[in-house]
Amino acid sequence: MAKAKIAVNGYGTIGKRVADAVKAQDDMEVVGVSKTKPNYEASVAHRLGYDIYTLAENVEAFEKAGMPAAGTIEEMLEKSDLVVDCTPGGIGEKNKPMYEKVGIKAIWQGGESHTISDFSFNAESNYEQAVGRDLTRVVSCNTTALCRAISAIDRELEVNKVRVSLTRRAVDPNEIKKGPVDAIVLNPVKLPSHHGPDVRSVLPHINITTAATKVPTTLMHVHTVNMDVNKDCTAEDVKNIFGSQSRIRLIGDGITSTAEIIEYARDIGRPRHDMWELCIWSESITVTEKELYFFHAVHQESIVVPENVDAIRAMMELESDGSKSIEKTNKAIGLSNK
Ligand SMILES: NC(=O)C1=CN([C@@H]2O[C@H](COP(=O)(O)OP(=O)(O)OC[C@H]3O[C@@H](n4cnc5c(N)ncnc54)[C@H](OP(=O)(O)O)[C@@H]3O)[C@@H](O)[C@H]2O)C=CC1
Ligand SMILES: O=C(OP(=O)(O)O)[C@H](O)COP(=O)(O)O
Repeated sequence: MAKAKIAVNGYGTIGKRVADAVKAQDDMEVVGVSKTKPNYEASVAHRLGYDIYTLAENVEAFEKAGMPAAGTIEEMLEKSDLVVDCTPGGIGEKNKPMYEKVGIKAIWQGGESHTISDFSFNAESNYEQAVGRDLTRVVSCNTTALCRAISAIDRELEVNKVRVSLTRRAVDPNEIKKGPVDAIVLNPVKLPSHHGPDVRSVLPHINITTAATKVPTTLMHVHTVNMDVNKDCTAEDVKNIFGSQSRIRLIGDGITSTAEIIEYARDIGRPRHDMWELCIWSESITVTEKELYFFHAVHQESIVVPENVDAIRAMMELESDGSKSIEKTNKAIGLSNK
């Protein structure tokens, strides 16, 4: 079968990882990636062998910088079956008419609103509903984390209610112009943060409220989760449920911080220290009368990456069974939580 031809529009934190993950699969290939500036990231993309496309007005700047563009973004789209839009939040919306004009399937990220595609995706939660779709949004890192944990528990114990307090990393490690540097910011002040409604865009039957703050760190987000379920269970039952999920990693061995999780990712040789799995602290799992509590950490730069690959596979009808796609994606990128 011919490989699905994928364009990655926006080669930043998410786009560079999506491109590498697509490249690792045997049923899809990267046609090209796009950048607006011929900077160090473009230079690395060149070295990695990606064709770089850019805005028509920037083609000359790439030429001058000694990394000639392969063409314009529109030309990249013309050669592709599906575009993964990884541009900054809000730009994806502006790109939609261009995708419609070319008649290409499109995936957006969590920085765009649900209405951009009227369908929001998480592989563990609703893969089958994405099969054959033309437009999809992969929900944000925090929402992906919550969907993974909630779906796993909901299937076994029926979730009744979820309350989450999120401590969000301020910016990604390479961002030098944003903060906070010395503050805890209520983000937003009013409840709920966008994550609760976002979870409901994937799992509409879940009663969830979320509140979020931002703190001066770049590595990961941390959530304090409180969940009511309908069935009796023990902490051991919950650990077993989470332990059976390929994209959830139970954390122990003395790790009490995001810094140590990232060090662990480095030690096990993960590319760019990526931790694609949702990291749940095993010892934090506590159950009192059908009420669960636990802490988990989210590597914002990478958790949505395997989800994008699965969304492509569903939309391109390369695999109709979600669990088979998840297994295939995991294997190709080297995701093993053992
Ligand atoms: N970073 C994170 O933690 C997460 C982000 N997301 C979501 O993923 C999306 C992308 O975020 P992120 O990767 O962080 O963003 P980045 O700012 O890291 O990367 C954006 C990329 O888009 C390129 N770009 C900017 N404008 C255009 C344009 N008009 N056309 C084509 N390319 C353009 C930039 O190129 P150049 O630098 O050359 O201008 C850059 O390569 C957002 O929706 C975000 O909310 C989801 C989960 C986690
Ligand atoms: O998708 C993310 O977070 P979110 O789940 O809080 O929307 C990423 O961490 C990007 O968030 P940012 O908008 O703080 O850069």
